[in-house]
Amino acid sequence: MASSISREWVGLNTFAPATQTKLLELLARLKQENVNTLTILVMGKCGVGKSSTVNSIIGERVVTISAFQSEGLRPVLVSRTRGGLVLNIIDTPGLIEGGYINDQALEIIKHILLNKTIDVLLYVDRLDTYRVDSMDKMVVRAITDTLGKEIWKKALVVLTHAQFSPPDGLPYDEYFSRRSEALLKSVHQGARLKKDDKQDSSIPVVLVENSGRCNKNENNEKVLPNGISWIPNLVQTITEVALNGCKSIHVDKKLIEGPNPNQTGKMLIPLIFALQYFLVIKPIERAIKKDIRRESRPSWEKRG
Ligand SMILES: Nc1nc2c(ncn2[C@@H]2O[C@H](COP(=O)(O)OP(=O)(O)OP(=O)(O)O)[C@@H](O)[C@H]2O)c(=O)[nH]1
Repeated sequence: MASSISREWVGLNTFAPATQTKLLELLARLKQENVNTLTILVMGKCGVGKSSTVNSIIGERVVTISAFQSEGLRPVLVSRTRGGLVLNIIDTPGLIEGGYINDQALEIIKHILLNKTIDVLLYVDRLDTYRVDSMDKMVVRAITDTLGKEIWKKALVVLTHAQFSPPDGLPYDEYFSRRSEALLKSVHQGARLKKDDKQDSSIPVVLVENSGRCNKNENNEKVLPNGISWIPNLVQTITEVALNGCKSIHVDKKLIEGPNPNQTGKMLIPLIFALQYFLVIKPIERAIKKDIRRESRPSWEKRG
């Protein structure tokens, strides 16, 4: 993985002063709650704006972005320090390739995440996509199979391309809520969350506009069509998820490999032998003994 030693988070100084103030307050809140390291994992389909979102949060162009299919499968770890807090962001390659889950990318991601603790998952998709389809569920399932269902208690959905005009004259907030609802439904289905899981993990949805042409308010902060200053809003939601009381996800071998099928097989061997003994060998033995007893009787006795 391309990684960098934790550097001072200077990119924060590039934000509008009002945004900086809000971000520093949020960092202070995390520190107050004894959070010294915050590790954010960024996942989603290809080309949805994962790397751009990482760059937007850091305030530097730390990850290469491309309008076309990305060439590498490398996850990238970006690490920055500010006010005694280390912020790690792990950007991952897109999980769908030609309509299928990219198993190679998934294996590389698993390898990279081993022994790391994920505090927050950003599940990235686009606001300006009207439909959810089976691919959405496939990606969510792949994430769930890799990191376990509990990861969704530490997740938020990020919708990029948020400076977008909804079709058919739909009001922005109504379109946003419909898109969120549809996507969350497919997350719940893909992750096979049960009713209780759903109540425990109401996944927040946050809007992001990574374009350099994002509108700004009178304080020079980047704002969405609904007037929300999105960078502090995103970091605030990340902070809330980090502090939501649910356990961060420690990625160990057991978690990513799942139950060892060979081990399960080994445990079944004595049971199979026992069943074979009582259901097959014993009845055969009994039948043979019976035959022998019958054969050893005199022929006049057998006829009778
Ligand atoms: N207008 C607009 N364009 C965006 C936004 N986010 C990303 N893009 C563009 O979408 C394209 C893909 O962005 P990336 O950040 O590389 O997407 P990705 O999900 O990291 O892509 P992969 O690594 O290939 O999976 C680039 O051309 C970005 O400039 C956004 O919020 N608004």
